[in-house]
Amino acid sequence: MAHVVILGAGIGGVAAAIEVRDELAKAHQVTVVSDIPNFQFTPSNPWLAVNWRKPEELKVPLAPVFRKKNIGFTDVGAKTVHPKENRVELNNGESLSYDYLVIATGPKLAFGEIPGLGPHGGHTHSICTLQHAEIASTAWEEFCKDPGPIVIGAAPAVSCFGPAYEYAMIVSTDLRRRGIRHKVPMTFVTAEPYIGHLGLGGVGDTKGMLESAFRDRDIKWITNAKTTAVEPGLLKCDELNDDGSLKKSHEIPFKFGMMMPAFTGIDALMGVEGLVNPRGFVLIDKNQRNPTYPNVFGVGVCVAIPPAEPTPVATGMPKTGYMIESMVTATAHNIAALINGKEAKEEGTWNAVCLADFGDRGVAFVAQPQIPPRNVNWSSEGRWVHLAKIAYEKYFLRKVRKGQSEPVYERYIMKLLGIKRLRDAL
Ligand SMILES: Cc1cc2nc3c(=O)[nH]c(=O)nc-3n(C[C@H](O)[C@H](O)[C@H](O)COP(=O)(O)OP(=O)(O)OC[C@H]3O[C@@H](n4cnc5c(N)ncnc54)[C@H](O)[C@@H]3O)c2cc1C
Repeated sequence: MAHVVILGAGIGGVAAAIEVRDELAKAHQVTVVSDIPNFQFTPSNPWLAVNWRKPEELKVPLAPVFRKKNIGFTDVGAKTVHPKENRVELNNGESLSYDYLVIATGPKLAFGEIPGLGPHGGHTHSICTLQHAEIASTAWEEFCKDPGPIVIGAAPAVSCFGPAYEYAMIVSTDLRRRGIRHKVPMTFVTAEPYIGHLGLGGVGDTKGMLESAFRDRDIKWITNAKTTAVEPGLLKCDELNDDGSLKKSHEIPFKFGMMMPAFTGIDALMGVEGLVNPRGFVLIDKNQRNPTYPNVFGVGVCVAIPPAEPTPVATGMPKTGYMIESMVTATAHNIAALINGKEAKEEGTWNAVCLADFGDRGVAFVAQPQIPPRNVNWSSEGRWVHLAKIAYEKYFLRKVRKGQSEPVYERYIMKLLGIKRLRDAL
């Protein structure tokens, strides 16, 4: 009998637990270790931060879901991973031994890399976790009573740019609906070399589309921006030239700010030799396995992926839903194969597929593969993206509540995008 332990219960971890369980015979044991009792649907955080959602709508208590599926569950959290001993040390002092470990712990948010960044002791908000978005939502109501300038964007070494764009557009839409958009100068400050780069070298015409969306919404921007410090009501950044030299230093006053931070791996992984890179991201091969410890797999934001291309200010490559889903399916099949005495041959499809919501419309893009030149390089804009994103949220949360292993992107979103691409081509 084998014991598979899944670390983390976010988009990757919950899907991995259910898919691994469905792949294995009953005699094998599956246990999930999280540090919180709920699944939280991160992609809806930008809506929560402007009070278009309530926190309870985006959470699913996991104990009953996993009980029904015969999956063990603890929310005490992992303190350290000991891959040489096939053991996870938990925060309560106990240890869990495993035959196979799937690491799906997402990111640690590296606010500390820039003085004054972030919601804990800093001066900018965050939408990266449900709790941060909840704090931002309270501050948002206060801000709207007495509005002023807004700064939104992405710090150096960020890999997750999509939510910064979404949040800027959603904030603009919300302000318009409240009739106070004219009182709010907005600036988007990003490490990307151009608007729409997204850590991917752009996809199709994301540059043109997102610049045009910013122009339509009167949002100014600064690219190649190295944010250096945030003081109360003031963001400091150096704008670089393409050769990396200083173009201009800016001091941007703001009354409400949200900056995406860089990510690292979580503390429980940091410094574990052979398992992670210097920033704590899990090293994996094409089959999602760690080369030093081949019974350890990594899925989701916690895995190490090189940047798409060098940029004047460091940027990372995003890891989004479709890619995570395909990493999970490959991992589940490979673990089942190994347990059944076969080879682990399955590979994830590292493609970027994204629905970026603007609150009323949105931009969708498909990059296959992630690094250019690509076989598919497609982007499209319209109201249908906003509706597709709502459907994705409802469908994903329902899938988690029911403990289903159905891959949402593979079954639905890729088909929807396929139809749209065909229509665009006609
Ligand atoms: C605001 C935002 C919006 C996004 N929107 C989209 C989108 O619309 N579409 C898209 O495709 N992608 C989106 N992404 C990117 C990506 O899909 C998400 O970040 C996704 O949540 C990543 O899934 P994950 O499982 O890798 O990590 P997470 O969902 O972050 O899950 C990690 C889990 O590990 C747990 N954990 C952490 N430390 C420990 C520990 N020590 N012990 C045990 N458990 C631990 C955490 O509590 C968490 O539950 C978005 C990202 C952000 C930040």
